[in-house]
Amino acid sequence: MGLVVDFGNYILAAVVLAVLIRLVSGSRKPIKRNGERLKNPPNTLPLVGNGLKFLQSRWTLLGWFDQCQRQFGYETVALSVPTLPPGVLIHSPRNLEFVFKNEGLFTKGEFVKKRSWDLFGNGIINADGDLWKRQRKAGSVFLNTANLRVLTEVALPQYLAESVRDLQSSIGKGPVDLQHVFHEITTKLMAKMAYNMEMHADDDFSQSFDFASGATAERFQNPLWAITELFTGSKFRKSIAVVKDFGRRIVASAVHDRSRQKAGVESPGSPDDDDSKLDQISGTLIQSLLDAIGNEDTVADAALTYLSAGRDTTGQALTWTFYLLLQHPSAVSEIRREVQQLLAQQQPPQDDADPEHATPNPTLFTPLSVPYTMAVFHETLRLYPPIPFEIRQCQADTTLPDGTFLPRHAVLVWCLWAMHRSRLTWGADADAFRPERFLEKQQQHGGGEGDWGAGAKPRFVLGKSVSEFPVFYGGARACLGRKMAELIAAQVIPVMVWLFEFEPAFEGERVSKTSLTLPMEGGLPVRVRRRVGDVRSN
Ligand code: HEM
Repeated sequence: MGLVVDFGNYILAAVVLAVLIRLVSGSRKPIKRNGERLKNPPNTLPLVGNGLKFLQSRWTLLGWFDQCQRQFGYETVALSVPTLPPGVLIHSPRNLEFVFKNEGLFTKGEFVKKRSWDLFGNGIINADGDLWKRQRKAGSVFLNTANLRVLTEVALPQYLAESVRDLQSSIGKGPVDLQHVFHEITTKLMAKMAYNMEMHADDDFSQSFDFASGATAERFQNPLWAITELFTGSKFRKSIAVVKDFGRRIVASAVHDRSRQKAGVESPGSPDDDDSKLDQISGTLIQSLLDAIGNEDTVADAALTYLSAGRDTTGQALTWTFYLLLQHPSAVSEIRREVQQLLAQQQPPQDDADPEHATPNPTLFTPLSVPYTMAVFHETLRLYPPIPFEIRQCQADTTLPDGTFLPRHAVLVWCLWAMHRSRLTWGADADAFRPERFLEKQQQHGGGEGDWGAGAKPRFVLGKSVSEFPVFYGGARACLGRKMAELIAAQVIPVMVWLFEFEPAFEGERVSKTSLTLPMEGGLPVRVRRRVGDVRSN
């Protein structure tokens, strides 16, 4: 809630100013569908529209969006905030599919760019046209199959093993923040592979980025942010300075690496050993960005944007996964059963090893080999989407498939948090954690046991279109890192669940703090125990 609460002193002034602006600017034409005015969402007020609602904490706002989808189903409703262009809130997958197919018509526009400019500048999230294309191409080079193999065979096992060692040494001591553990893994991975740098989750940069992301997200909730930041923005400005400085350091380090390579300074070691394999691909992203974009400031923006896209989303998705696993012990048992079956197939038990406690080889776990784990991960992404809202702005007059006419500059919002809870799309149990919705039975001879019954092995199936389950976005700008995120989840979840028992060291519900993504406020404090007992009985 952070700054949103601090804004309290300014709310009254903001409302008065908003009313004045509304009076001075006169009434705008309402958005219509087939000639009829759109309905207003709950709590819409005269003059200020939904402006006050948007000043509330992000968690309250997510609940309100959910209430809207419950009340209106797939119907498009009006959103109005003084001083802003007219807006709509869409719920229907058909409308969203239209948006994904018409990328040029629905861009981030001035509305988004103005607010996220300080943090992302010309980074891929803000870029359009040729600059976007070049950054996307550089990202595709970074995320190619060979690099992803080094990710799963070398880098991730190494960083995962370091975190496992840290967790083992925390046993019997105080609580550990699992959110920090997962951010440490994704931070090290992205820093090394993308930029050939060492970074950690609690670096100054990471903390400043976290703060700046929260303050940037607040700009989307507070229509008078440009004024309120004159009074409350000093920490934000300092954070941005730290972030930008770090961006310049990433570029300087890449330029240095490049000149060393030109001078023929090779890293020692055989090209086949793990460290060399990792060194060879390290920095692929930043080097491709340098090749693709001449301007070093833009390269720095691009680098910081990729870092946020890859590191925060995946670390947070893992955190919410373990939050849900803490509440669903049967899912934990099912993951362990899946691991046990794989270990039984792949590793002949060694006499001197205790198979229940040996660290399994993480490379055994791939999205294909652990369908139940993938179902848990996607069920978490459904209930806790790392990017919970999307906003686009119309670049020309257009009509949505449901007949809603949108004038140029209209703002279009969809809330993944709410759409992922729609009973129309997901059925009556849309609110429940039920990974099985992503599994289908697959007959095979001599399959495993568990809830799937003898002879049947589950297969992970998404079963929904990207516009029904837009967690990774859709169309030409769909997430580039989906595969990377799934590969990380496929290793991290089984290894952690196999080795440890986690107990909550908190009470009540965990919520998200305001951010461009979905960080857990206060982290996920847990007590860690070494796992004991026979997996078949727990
Ligand atoms: C669970 C993890 C992830 C989720 C839920 C996720 C989700 C998304 C979403 C919703 C977008 C669209 C954002 C927007 O433009 O408003 C996006 C874009 C993007 N994601 Fe991911 N992402 C994840 C992991 C990753 C990873 C690991 C990377 C790797 C670097 C990555 C790279 C990108 C990039 C580069 C874009 C911009 C694509 C473009 O504009 O062309 N993401 N992601």
